[in-house]
Amino acid sequence: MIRVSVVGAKGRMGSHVVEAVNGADGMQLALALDAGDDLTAITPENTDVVVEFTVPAVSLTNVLALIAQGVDVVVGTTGWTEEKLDQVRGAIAAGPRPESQKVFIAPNFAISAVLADHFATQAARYFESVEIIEMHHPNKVDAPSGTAIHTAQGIAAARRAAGLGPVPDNTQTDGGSRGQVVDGIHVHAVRLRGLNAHEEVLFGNAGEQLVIRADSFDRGSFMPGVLLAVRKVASDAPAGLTVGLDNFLDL
Ligand SMILES: NC(=O)c1ccc[n+]([C@@H]2O[C@H](COP(=O)([O-])OP(=O)(O)OC[C@H]3O[C@@H](n4cnc5c(N)ncnc54)[C@H](O)[C@@H]3O)[C@@H](O)[C@H]2O)c1
Ligand SMILES: O=C(O)C1=N[C@H](C(=O)O)CCC1
Repeated sequence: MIRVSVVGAKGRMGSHVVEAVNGADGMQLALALDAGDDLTAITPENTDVVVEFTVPAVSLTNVLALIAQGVDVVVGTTGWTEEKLDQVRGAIAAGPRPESQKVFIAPNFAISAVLADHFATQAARYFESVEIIEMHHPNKVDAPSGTAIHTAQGIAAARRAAGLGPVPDNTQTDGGSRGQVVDGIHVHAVRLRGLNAHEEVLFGNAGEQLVIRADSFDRGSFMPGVLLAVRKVASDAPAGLTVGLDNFLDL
């Protein structure tokens, strides 16, 4: 039985995780904590894996505390930068279980989004132009989405490896309409009532276009990925920091 504690348990995602863990074979809910609760209640004696879905402003602090407490963590919260990831690596090395500690972070747990990201990285070297449009519910606090940042970084790395230069763009005036540039890729964020989580990657060459699109219509779409990550972290996931559900999908 994998004992799972949830941090951010009252949130939109955390409450779905509590429900998913309660309904999952081979898992039992240990602690369900939210803002104001004492994180030190989570220990290796009561928890095998913690699932953390909070807010970008607090997630790093929570993860560092959980590493210091010696428990493995699956993180869905966004807002990760290379600097923050380095702090996690450093905390694992300095923590109580440097050889066996596992921290897994996924920008997106939906299979459609993970595959779209993977296909976009594969397509990237064949196209001169590329832009990303991410579309989410208006309660989302961060823009652009963690998924779009991850997709942009993957595309940018693939373009660099293929020796492609910057995307063509002769914009002379821009009041913000061209979006945020992430690693050389323009990312546009839409916030619209009725939406949940959606991403389009637009690739262009002279006379042709490829659109790769993923839609999460419901937060239930993230739960199979969360449960897969919990099972992998509780079994054969590598020690250390792993980023991205693609690592567990045999792609
Ligand atoms: N990886 C994915 O597949 C995926 C999917 C959806 C959302 N997200 C991300 O997950 C995060 C949470 O999204 P949400 O829609 O559930 O947000 P939310 O605002 O509904 O929930 C956040 C919860 O965290 C709690 N919280 C805040 N500070 C805390 C603290 N210090 N300790 C414990 N709990 C604390 C809040 O009280 C709230 O209940 C966001 O970063 C979002 O982008 C990721
Ligand atoms: O609803 C959110 O917030 C989501 N956040 C993640 C992101 O920023 O990429 C994943 C999709 C849903």
